[in-house]
Amino acid sequence: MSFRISVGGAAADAVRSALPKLVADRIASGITAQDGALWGPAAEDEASKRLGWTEAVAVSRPLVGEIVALRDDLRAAGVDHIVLAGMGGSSLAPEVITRTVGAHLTVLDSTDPGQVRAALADRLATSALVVSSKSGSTVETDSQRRVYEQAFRDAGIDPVGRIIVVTDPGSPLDASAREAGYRVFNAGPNVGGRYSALTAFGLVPSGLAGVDIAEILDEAETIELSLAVDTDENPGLILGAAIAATSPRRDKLAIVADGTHIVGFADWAEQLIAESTGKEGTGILPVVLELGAPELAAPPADLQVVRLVDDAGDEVFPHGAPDEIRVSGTLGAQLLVWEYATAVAGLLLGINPFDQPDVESAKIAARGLLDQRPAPEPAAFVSNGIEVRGTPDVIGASSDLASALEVLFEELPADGYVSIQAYLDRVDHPEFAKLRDLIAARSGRPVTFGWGPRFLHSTGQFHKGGPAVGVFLQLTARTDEDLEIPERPFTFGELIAAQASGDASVLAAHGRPVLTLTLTDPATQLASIVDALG
Ligand SMILES: O=P(O)(O)OC[C@H]1O[C@H](O)[C@H](O)[C@@H](O)[C@@H]1O
Repeated sequence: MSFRISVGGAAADAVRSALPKLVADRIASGITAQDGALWGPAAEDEASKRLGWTEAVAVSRPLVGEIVALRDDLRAAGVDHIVLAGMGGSSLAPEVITRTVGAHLTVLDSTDPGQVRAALADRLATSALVVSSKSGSTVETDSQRRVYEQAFRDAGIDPVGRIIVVTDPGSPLDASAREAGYRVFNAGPNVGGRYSALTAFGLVPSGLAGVDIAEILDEAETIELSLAVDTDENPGLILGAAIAATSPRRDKLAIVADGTHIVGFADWAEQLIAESTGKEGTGILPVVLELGAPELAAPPADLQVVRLVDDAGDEVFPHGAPDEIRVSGTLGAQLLVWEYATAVAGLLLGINPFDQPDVESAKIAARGLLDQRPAPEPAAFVSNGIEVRGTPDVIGASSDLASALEVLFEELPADGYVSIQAYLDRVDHPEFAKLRDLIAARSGRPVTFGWGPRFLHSTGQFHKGGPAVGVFLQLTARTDEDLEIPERPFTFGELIAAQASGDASVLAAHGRPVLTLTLTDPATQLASIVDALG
């Protein structure tokens, strides 16, 4: 079986209550027929243009041969390393696909100068860069492309043979890439970024990195029919109801890898669910957890747990099932089932799951800072070399790092969450992720951890558009070694700093508590933060 699901407890009640109407209203066949009216009149225009993912398997088939041929050409030219420049929906699917099969792909979804510099220094002479952007105007991706073009030229390598572009037809990148002579793959504009896993966006980088992409499409194809039919066995309807129809609603969804062969699926699902549902003051907050996370020992009442297991069994409502959702299956099937389930969840929540109205606000704030270059706001205080800033509610009452953290957690409402946002080099400093479990144990509430600016294209929409119950801990770094962005008036260091403070200002404008810790030596200062947590 390519996909299995079992549900117990509140999720089982949710499925029993919501499923009959979803079947009677022919939601599954409606989604498959790309009926944009399903989400109501306000969403109809956008939804009608964003349902192309339901036919992605068939549309993408002809790409397989082209991608394999290009891979062979690149290998023949000595290329043995694929780097992907792309954000959010344009990088998370290739990341999970390549990690799952063990193919090597460097995912450069960062503007951290150290991380970009390290990628450039890694086998440049035998690297090819895939530049993936639907809109063709994402500043991170554009900056990464510029710096690679320059590096190739400086190394005497013609970028034309080493840069491959994936973009929507007619985007600014489509035009400039064709003019530059790059190999361009277009994907259908009727698929939004976060639903693009089975289009050129998921397939080109993965296929070039060596994945058998025909197999991923085969896996998805085996579940297509089950997803399209209006029956009470439809896994997309069951999963959508299980995550969105609990009563009272469990609006936080812990996603835990617990025996699955799929590596990193939760990060992909996080952006799909958070950006699709977190708007108009509602939404489902994905919380990516590892086994052993404090939240799993005694899940809070508003946290629904879904486990990605090896085999979820062949009964949807197994007798005596724990109060959880369990899913198993092939990667291709999982990708398509979760896309359907998210569209169904959007319907149950009464929102448009195809727009991202609050992502733009952080981009505008960052752009404003880069244009105006205001003098940096002085730190409220410095603790062990860590500069501490924050919203007045957090900073006004604190005098040291420990009290600032304490005040931040005191601001947590009973149904709140903590968001840790680490604008750091995630390759060099993966150890910062351990703060998640520590803060979950300390705060007693669900905690999300995101690397900046990557999370801005994932949970960033939820932070601003979802329920206003988050408190935010930003970690930034002061860099000594910056990196120019060719023909841009700002550097990578200035860009990442503007992205962090731009997002902080938007969160503050939404009335959310923000604590920003600027590290001058990340390698040693993590210990000070851990100490301050007590
Ligand atoms: O593919 P791009 O146009 O560069 O967009 C990359 C990402 O940007 C924004 O954050 C969107 O909200 C995401 O859905 C998208 O995946």
